[in-house]
Amino acid sequence: MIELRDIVQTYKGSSGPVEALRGVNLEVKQGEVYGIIGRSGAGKSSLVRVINLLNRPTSGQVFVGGRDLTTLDGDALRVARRDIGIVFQHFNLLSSRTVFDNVALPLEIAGLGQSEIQARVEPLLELVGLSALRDRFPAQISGGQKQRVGIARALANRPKVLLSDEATSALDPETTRSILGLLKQINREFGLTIVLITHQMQVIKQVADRVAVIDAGRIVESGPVMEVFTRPQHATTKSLIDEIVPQELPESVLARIRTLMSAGPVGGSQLLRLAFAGAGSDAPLLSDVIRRFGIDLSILHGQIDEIQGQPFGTLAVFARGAREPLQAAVAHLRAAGVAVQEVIQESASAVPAHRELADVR
Ligand SMILES: Nc1ncnc2c1ncn2[C@@H]1O[C@H](COP(=O)(O)OP(=O)(O)OP(=O)(O)O)[C@@H](O)[C@H]1O
Repeated sequence: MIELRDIVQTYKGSSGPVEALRGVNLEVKQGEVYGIIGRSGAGKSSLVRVINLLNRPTSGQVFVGGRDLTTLDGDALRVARRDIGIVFQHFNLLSSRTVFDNVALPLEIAGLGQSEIQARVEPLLELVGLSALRDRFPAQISGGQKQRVGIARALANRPKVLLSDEATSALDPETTRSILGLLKQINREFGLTIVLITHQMQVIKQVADRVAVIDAGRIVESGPVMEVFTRPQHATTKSLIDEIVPQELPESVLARIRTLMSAGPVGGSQLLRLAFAGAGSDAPLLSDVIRRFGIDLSILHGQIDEIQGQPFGTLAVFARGAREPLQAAVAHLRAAGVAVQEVIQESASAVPAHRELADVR
């Protein structure tokens, strides 16, 4: 549905050219929710503005629905842009217009008659849950309600693609959840392709099917959300995931490892970091390996979260037993789809420093 080919965006900065996008290639499929995440200054806004050609890229091509937008200008570009709705962080509502009239605005611009506008706007207000507030002005509604107006307005021209540029960044966590729930509902009900730009992994976690991580103007990692969350490769991805599933072991846990180690070696002992993903994490895997291989497992630390209804999480486990059954247990866990990282502990003094443990994946 969307394809970006070799997009370069260079701005004229006060102290020389600024390369905001350095050769971005991206493909968003019809009907998916595609998240683009990055830190401040990574190039997210530049990227989203390129998709609807609010910014013309310095070089590269932008295909939306099979058409290269960079070949269009004037009226042809304006008409093509109607296929691309956009929702902004600060809502961008007109304060002098009511909720109804804000949603109606793009339809007025497109030249629709009053009765047609009425017929389009009312179901949209119903969809976003604002029918009762149709005559209020932006100053008389909450931030979450303003964003609902923004979403209804973005859908008014029945776009094929919806871009969300940090749409929830100005909202509290609960309102964020409800707005993301609404976007997901729209995606499911209408099969609308959604591209979400965000700096929050929570947003990606809750609604995206696939994710691309942007860093210094380049896509450094991309893939299905579950895959990227469980096997992040790039340092930026790791640190962004760290915000929702902390990777560091607390000092109290490290102290417990030292105590366990000082009890003296019984065969082999290992600190394992297990990353679970998907339906398999419901299975009684740990009790199964304990029974099957006759080893001891102590859960030291863990966090199980959920990505789109699927369990996802990590456990730090201290494993003790004879060396061979331990290795067999690790192999068994891996065969069951658990990503296992091992840190072999020879003695208490070998307990790695805090940060090193955090990097174990
Ligand atoms: N009009 C401009 N002129 C010059 N430099 C710009 C311009 N717009 C953006 N930049 C620079 O391009 C780089 C990418 O900016 P961009 O706004 O795309 O990043 P971002 O990821 O959206 O950041 P944020 O989350 O802080 O909005 C930054 O270094 C920024 O300073």
